[in-house]
Amino acid sequence: MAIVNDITVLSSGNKVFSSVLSKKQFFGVSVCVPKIVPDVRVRNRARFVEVKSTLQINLDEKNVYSSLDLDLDGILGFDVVTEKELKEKGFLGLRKTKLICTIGPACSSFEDLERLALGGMNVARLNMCHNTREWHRDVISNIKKLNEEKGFCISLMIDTEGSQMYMVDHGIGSSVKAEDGSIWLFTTERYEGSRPFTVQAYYEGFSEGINVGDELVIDGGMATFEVIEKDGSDLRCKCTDPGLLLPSAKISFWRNGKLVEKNVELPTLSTKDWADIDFGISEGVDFIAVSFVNEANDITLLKNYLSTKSSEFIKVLAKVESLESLKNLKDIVEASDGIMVARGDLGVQIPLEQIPTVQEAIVDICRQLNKPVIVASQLLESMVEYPTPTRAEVADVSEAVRQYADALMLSGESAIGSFGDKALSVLRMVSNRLELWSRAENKQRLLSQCQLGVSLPERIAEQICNCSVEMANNLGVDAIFVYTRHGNMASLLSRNRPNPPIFAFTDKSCTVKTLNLQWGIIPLLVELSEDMEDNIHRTFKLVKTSGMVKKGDVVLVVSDIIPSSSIHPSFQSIKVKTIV
Ligand SMILES: Nc1ncnc2c1ncn2[C@@H]1O[C@H](COP(=O)(O)OP(=O)(O)O)[C@@H](O)[C@H]1O
Ligand SMILES: C=C(OP(=O)(O)O)C(=O)O
Ligand SMILES: [K+]
Ligand SMILES: [Mg+2]
Repeated sequence: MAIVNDITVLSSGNKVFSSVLSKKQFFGVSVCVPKIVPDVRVRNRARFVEVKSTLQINLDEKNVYSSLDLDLDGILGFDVVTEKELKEKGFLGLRKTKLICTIGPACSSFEDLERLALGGMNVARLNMCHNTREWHRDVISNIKKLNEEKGFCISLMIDTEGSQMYMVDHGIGSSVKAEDGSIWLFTTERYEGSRPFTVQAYYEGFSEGINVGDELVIDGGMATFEVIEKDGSDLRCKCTDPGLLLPSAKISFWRNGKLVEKNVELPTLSTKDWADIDFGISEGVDFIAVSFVNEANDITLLKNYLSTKSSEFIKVLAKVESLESLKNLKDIVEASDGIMVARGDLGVQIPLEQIPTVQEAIVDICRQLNKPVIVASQLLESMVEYPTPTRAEVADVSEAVRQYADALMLSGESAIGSFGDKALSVLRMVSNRLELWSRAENKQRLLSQCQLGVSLPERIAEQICNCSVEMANNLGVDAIFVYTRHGNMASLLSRNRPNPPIFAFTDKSCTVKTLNLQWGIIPLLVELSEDMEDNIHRTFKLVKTSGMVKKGDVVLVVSDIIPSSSIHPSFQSIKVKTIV
C-alpha cells in the first residue's frame, strides 16, 4: 500500500473531491496525488482516509489523473506528534505525562507556537493577568490554525487573574534592594513615578486587620519587614530580613508564625475575571483555570454559569494556591474538573518547606478522586535565563512525574524566556526517562484506589477499569483501547496509571480536548455507532491501515458506550485481541 505524504495541492476545479472531503470536516484541505497509484492511502492532516469508492480526480496543474477509493467512515483523528512518537518509540515509549506551556511574548507567533507544538505541548495556557484580550485572541487563532491546518491537537486554557494582594510598583520598573533596618512606607496612595522607600500596594484593604508587630513578607521570603506603625490605611515597616523588591511582588502578612489570611476577603472571581470568562466562552477554550479558589462554591458558581451559557463542556480547574484552599481541598477537588498545584502563590501562603509534601498529597488525592492534576510554577525557573536547567530543577520535575501528576506546566520559561523550546524538551525527556524507570520498578505494583461509584453501573465501570489495568500490566499488552463518549471510562483507566498507553476513541471533539490533559491518554476522534462490535471492527481496521498496530500486537479493549436504543445491549466489557 502506498502512502502519499506531504499532500499540498488540489486543483480548484475538483469540486467532487473537495465537497466529499468537506462533508467530513476537511475544510480547506488540499490534496495532490503525485502519480497514479492503484491502492492509495491518503495521509491528510495526519488523519488516515481509507480508500474505497471511486472518484475521478483531475489535477490541472500537474495534469495528473488518478482514481481514488475513499471510505469516508474511515477517518482516524491522530495528531502528528503522537503519530511521530509512536513510529519512533513504539507503544511503550509514548510519553504519559502531559505538558502545558504558558504563552507569552517570547512564544506567541505562529512559528514559535508550531515549535512548541512539535515539542509536545498538549495544552496552551493563557494567563489573563497579562496582555490584552486582542493579544490572547490572536494566540488562540494561531493555535486553532495549527490544529486545523497542521494536524496538531492542542487544547486551550485560560487562567483568571483573580484578586490578590501585591505591590503595584516601587516606580522604577526593576528590582530595588531593601537593606536591613531600612524604613519603608507601604501605601494605597496612587502616584506616578518613584518615591524613595515607598511601595504602592494594589489592594485598598491590604492593611485592614493588620497590627503593629505583624510581619510583612515579600514573595514568600524574598524580604521581610516588621510593621512598626499604622497611619490610616498605610503601613510603616522596618526591614528585618533584607532582600529584593521586584515589580508586582506579592505581599503576605504573618503573626506568631501563622499566615494572616487576607485572601478570603477578596472575591475569587472579579468583574474582570467574569469578562475574561465570557471571552473564553466566545473563543471556545477547553479549560478555565480559576485563580485563588477558596472553597468548592467558587467552582460550582462558575460551572453553573457555564451551563446557563450551554458551555458545560468547558472544564473548570481549581488553582490551589491559598491556605484556605488547602483547608477545603477535598470539597474543591470533588467540585472541580481538575486541579492546578500553583506553587508560585502557594509558596507565599505556606512555608516553602511544606510545598513538596503538600504537592504530593494534592497529586494523590486528585488521582484517587479521578481528577487531572497539574504541577505548576518554577519547574525550570533558571531556564528563563539559561539554556540548561539546574540539577535540582531536573530532580523537581522527576519528582512530579514520579508522583504521577497528569501534567507539568511551564510559566515564564516559555512565556518570556529565551529557551522555551529547550525547557519543553527538558520536561519531555525527563518525563520519558522517569516513566520508563517507574514502569520497570513498579511492574507488579497496583496503586491503591478508593471506590468512587455509588450506583451499580458506576461501580461496574470502575471495577472494569481497575481490573483492566491489572490485566493489561500482567499480560504485558501493547495498548489499551477504550471507547468512550464523555471520557469517563478513559479517565478511570488513567487513574490506575497503566503501563501501556490508553487510546481513547470518542466521537466528541470536546472529549478529545479534555482528555488531552490526562495521564497516558491518547484521544482519537472517530465516528462511533451504538453497535459496539461494529465500532471495534471499524477502528481495528483503521488502526491497521494507519500502521499504528502491527501483526502480533496485543490490545486490551474496554468499552462503556451505553446505547440509547434497546437494539444493542449495554456494552461494558473487557476483551483482549491479538492483531492478525
Ligand atoms: N500574555 C502575556 N503577555 C506578557 N507577558 C506574559 C504573558 N503571560 C505571561 N507573561 C510573563 O511571564 C511571566 C510568567 O508567567 P506566569 O507565571 O503565568 O505569571 P505570573 O508571574 O504573573 O504569575 C509573567 O510574570 C509575565 O511577565
Ligand atoms: C500558576 C500560578 O498562578 P499565576 O501564575 O497565575 O500566579 C502560581 O501561582 O503558581
Ligand atoms: K493567573
Ligand atoms: Mg498564582
